Amino acid sequence: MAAPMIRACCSAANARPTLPFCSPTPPLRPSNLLSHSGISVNSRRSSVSVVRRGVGWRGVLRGVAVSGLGSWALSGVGRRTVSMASSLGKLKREELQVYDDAEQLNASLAAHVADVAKAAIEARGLFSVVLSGGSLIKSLGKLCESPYLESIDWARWHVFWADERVVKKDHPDSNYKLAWDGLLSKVPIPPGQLYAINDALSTEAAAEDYETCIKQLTKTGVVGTADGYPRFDLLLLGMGPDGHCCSLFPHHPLVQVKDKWIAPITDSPKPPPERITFTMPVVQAAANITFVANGEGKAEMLAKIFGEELPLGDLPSQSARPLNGKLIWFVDKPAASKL
Ligand SMILES: O=C1O[C@H](COP(=O)(O)O)[C@@H](O)[C@H](O)[C@H]1O
Repeated sequence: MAAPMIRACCSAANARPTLPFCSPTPPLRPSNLLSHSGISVNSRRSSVSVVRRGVGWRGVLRGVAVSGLGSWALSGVGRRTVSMASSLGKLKREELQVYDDAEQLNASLAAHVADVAKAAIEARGLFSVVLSGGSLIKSLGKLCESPYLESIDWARWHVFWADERVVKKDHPDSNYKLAWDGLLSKVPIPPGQLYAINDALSTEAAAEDYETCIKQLTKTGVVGTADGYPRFDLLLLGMGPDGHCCSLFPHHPLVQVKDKWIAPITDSPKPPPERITFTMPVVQAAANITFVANGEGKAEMLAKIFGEELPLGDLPSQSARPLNGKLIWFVDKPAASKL
């Protein structure tokens, strides 16, 4: 389905915009979508068996990765987080799940996302989830299939973007379009709960506008807060072969920014150059961060990320972890081949 037309979004100049912000007009829905009936997610059994089929680093996570999820998924809600840690220590191998192939990885990822969503909805009545662009969206494809299509409480999802290219929403480079085509057009999330950027603005203004939008949503409780930053229930991140995540690139000064939630970037090393991105403290304030990395092209970088801790800024994907929450890396065997 084509991306829907977008109505005008709030702008930073309009200090008190009406909710919802930055969201598309109601798109046409596929007629075969099952309406959600409030059935609780029943993914625990399937997710555990899927994890068992995965390689699981040193077997640590086999069969246990998902079972305790409800208790930790929102473990830090309302608690203090530090604004940006200077030293985080080495990433732990138990934060890594290795799967034989994409099929198994995607199955386990869908179960994981469904469980985090369920825990968030039980705790807060809604689920704030943040998407990235790139290969991640394809990996989330099983969420549009049975049993998740029917069992997930999609009406309670609120969807954001960790980074976005400043292009029109129907442009092939748009992360919104990628997510719409691959996931969002196939599930019944209310259109007013998809918080896309205002693509009519300049890069600078779009970043400000998105920050204003999120600030307003922290006031209404759609997004939590922690120590002056928004605290999303789940960030779903990809990693570029250069180690970037969101649009935070290695050695770029933007990685050090602390006084903004959303930052503009006009010289992205990866095209297109004009983007907006979550800043690192916002990433680190999340309750859950789930990375997905597939393929041999990510192998060298993954080995670095799970190697010695590097200074903040050298490898954003290494620093992108919750200071008070849960990190999991879902990777396939080729990506893990140099670990
Ligand atoms: O440019 C971007 O790239 C990263 C990584 O993409 P991948 O295709 O290598 O997985 C993505 O996470 C980010 O959102 C996107 O803007």
